[in-house]
Amino acid sequence: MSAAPSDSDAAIEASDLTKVFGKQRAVDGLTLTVPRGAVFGFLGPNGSGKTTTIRMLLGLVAPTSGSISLLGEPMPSALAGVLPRVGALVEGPAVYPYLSGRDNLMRLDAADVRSDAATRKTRVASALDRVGLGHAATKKAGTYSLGMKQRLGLANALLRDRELLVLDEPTNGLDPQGTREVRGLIRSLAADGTTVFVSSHLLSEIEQVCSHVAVMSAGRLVTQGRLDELRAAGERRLTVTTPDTDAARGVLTARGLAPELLTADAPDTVTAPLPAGLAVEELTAALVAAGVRVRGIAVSGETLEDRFVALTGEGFDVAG
Ligand SMILES: Nc1ncnc2c1ncn2[C@@H]1O[C@H](COP(=O)(O)OP(=O)(O)OP(=O)(O)O)[C@@H](O)[C@H]1O
Repeated sequence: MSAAPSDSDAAIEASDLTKVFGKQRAVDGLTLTVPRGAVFGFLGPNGSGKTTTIRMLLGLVAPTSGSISLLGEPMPSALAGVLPRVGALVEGPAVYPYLSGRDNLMRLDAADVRSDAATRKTRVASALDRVGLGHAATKKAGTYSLGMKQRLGLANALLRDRELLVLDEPTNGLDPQGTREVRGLIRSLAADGTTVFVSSHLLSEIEQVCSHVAVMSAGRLVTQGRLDELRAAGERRLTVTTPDTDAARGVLTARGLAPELLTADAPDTVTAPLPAGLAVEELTAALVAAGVRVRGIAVSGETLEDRFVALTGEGFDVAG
């Protein structure tokens, strides 16, 4: 369905991208690689620079410095050739309130010189169905809820097959059901081979749908990579419940762990970060062999949220 991919494996590459507004560095030295075929979550608290980044990627605002390549082509010089291959939803679409949702899309599609007028009607109908707006196709867009307008914007991005979709907070204004539907839509687009770059301040959204993630904080990138790798990189902790805390600490220390100080509220537990490569069953056997009466032993993983909060110093909303 898509045009032949160019040589580059990356759908988006940004290098040392910076945008300064007055004295503020809205985006500061961002280097980012979005592999083709990824569902790439661009995560960060409000004001961390996500929208400014997306606007630069799409050629809507010029970077102060740095370079961008989109689908293997340098931006902004190749903008005109690349943009038709990219669908975008940025900051909610402008709609004509007195036209129906369907007529809005007909009009937007007609404004696209590359679109095929002969297939317009069917493409518009299928895009509306795809975002769950089929039933409201003939209603005036001015009467749409924020969530419906958001879906109309998504439908606009789906009027043609795209190699890359860039969605800025696509679930803004959607209720939980709408949010689930957008997640499903993103998954089905990805299954068709479309690269999806989606920003969000909601970790839960990113976590459920993305293969890769980048985290912004105050204009700077704090981490990026495969979601499963970031998850695996989280610290694991061992907790041993025993009346023989001193002996347990001795055994763990001898195995290279660094048990933490006993706390008054949990006098029977010994906790320690669990280094990679240390098997819990061996530690358990060593504890038992040393005569430690083990009542319980547990390993807990750091959640992604713990990790991202540690990286950004800010909390994320975890619920939709
Ligand atoms: N046109 C502009 N002029 C001046 N400052 C701007 C402009 N656009 C963005 N900023 C500032 O740059 C910073 C980053 O904003 P940006 O909108 O990119 O963040 P964001 O992560 O997308 O947040 P949000 O989700 O709230 O939109 C903010 O402090 C914002 O006030």
